[in-house]
Amino acid sequence: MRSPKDFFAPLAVGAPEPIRQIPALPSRMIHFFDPSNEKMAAKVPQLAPKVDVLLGNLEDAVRADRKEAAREGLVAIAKATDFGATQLWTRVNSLDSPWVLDDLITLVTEIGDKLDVIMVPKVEGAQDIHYVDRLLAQLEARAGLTRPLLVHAILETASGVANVEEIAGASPRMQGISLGPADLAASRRMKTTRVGGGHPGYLVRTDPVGDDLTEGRTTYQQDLWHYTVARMVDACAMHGVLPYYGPFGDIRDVVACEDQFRNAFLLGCVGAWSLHPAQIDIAKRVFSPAPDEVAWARRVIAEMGDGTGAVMIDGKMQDDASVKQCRVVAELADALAARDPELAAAYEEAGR
Ligand SMILES: CC(=O)SCCNC(=O)CCNC(=O)[C@H](O)C(C)(C)COP(=O)(O)OP(=O)(O)OC[C@H]1O[C@@H](n2cnc3c(N)ncnc32)[C@H](O)[C@@H]1OP(=O)(O)O
Ligand SMILES: O=CC(=O)O
Ligand SMILES: [Mg+2]
Repeated sequence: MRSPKDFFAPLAVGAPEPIRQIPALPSRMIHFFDPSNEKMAAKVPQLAPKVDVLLGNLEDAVRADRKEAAREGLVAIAKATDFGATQLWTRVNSLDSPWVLDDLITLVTEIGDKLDVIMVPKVEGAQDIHYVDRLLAQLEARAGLTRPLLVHAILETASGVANVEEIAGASPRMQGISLGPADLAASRRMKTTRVGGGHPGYLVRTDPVGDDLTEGRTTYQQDLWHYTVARMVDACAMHGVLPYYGPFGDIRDVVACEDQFRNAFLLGCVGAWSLHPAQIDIAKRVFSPAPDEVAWARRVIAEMGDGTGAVMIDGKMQDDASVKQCRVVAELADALAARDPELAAAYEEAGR
């Protein structure tokens, strides 16, 4: 085992120096597209300025007989497109699949300078990240890359959840973790058949009134993903990497999608996946703090001076802890406003 002192040393001679801090770039929506699907691929240039992250997906949802076409399609798109400030990510096939080795060799060699993050599915423990870490270092060295590729793990196996803290801290390349509710449900043998979201059968019910067990008892649907998202957020925060909600498969149900995304945002996630163009604006809206919240946060920060002590603002007590929360909101708003002039104007207006 390497010494902890070597954590930030390159894993191959000639590989770029690992980074020490994950950049807090906007990543409100990670927009998935299948590079082997001509219609989707044709939309990439027009989608690029509208999303924070474009992700060329090579794994699930790409048919087995289209895997090579998807890989080649992503190489062609990456070479032909100027993505501006939008990040380009990929999701490679799982580590036990017959495609992943060629995915990694081809993508790092051909478009390693264009790619920002490699999403690794079905991660079970730190050993999976260590494998990818070393291989990427070797490939980066061979390709002469000067900037290290970052790694994003999908939390979608029961053992991945059990090991989420060690996964988050497995490498300086770890950029973030996404919840993968579909595979996770299967791995846990949950009795659902959906891609994320809730289930009407997962509920709590008010107590009976008198002897009647059926009438007048309100039920409340519960969030199947609360425990996992909260655990993932803690693991990520502990290791300085970013947490994300993953896919919401009911594309038509834009209302429940927004609810699921907002729950994740409030619990600490910075973004979610968009599987269809209809989900892009939902993620943008939800993962950008609301202008009135930003105005409030900035006001608390201003009134709290050096950030210590207690003051009353509009009847509410503020102190060292609440000003820290306000800084989280204000810093996120500043980072997003720097990229999004419309949002900057909305924040400015709300502060008047
Ligand atoms: C559990 C997991 O692993 S989730 C992650 C893996 N899954 C994915 O990546 C799914 C990605 N999305 C998709 O495959 C598709 O959006 C589907 C299958 C869900 C729906 O596709 P369609 O039935 O074609 O949707 P729809 O007819 O509404 O599409 C409208 C247009 O948007 C395009 N479009 C749909 N999804 C996308 C996308 N993700 N990116 C770009 N364009 C898209 C369609 O090609 C279509 O184009 P057209 O107007 O030129 O015909
Ligand atoms: O890959 C995502 C999932 O939900 O499974
Ligand atoms: Mg999955």
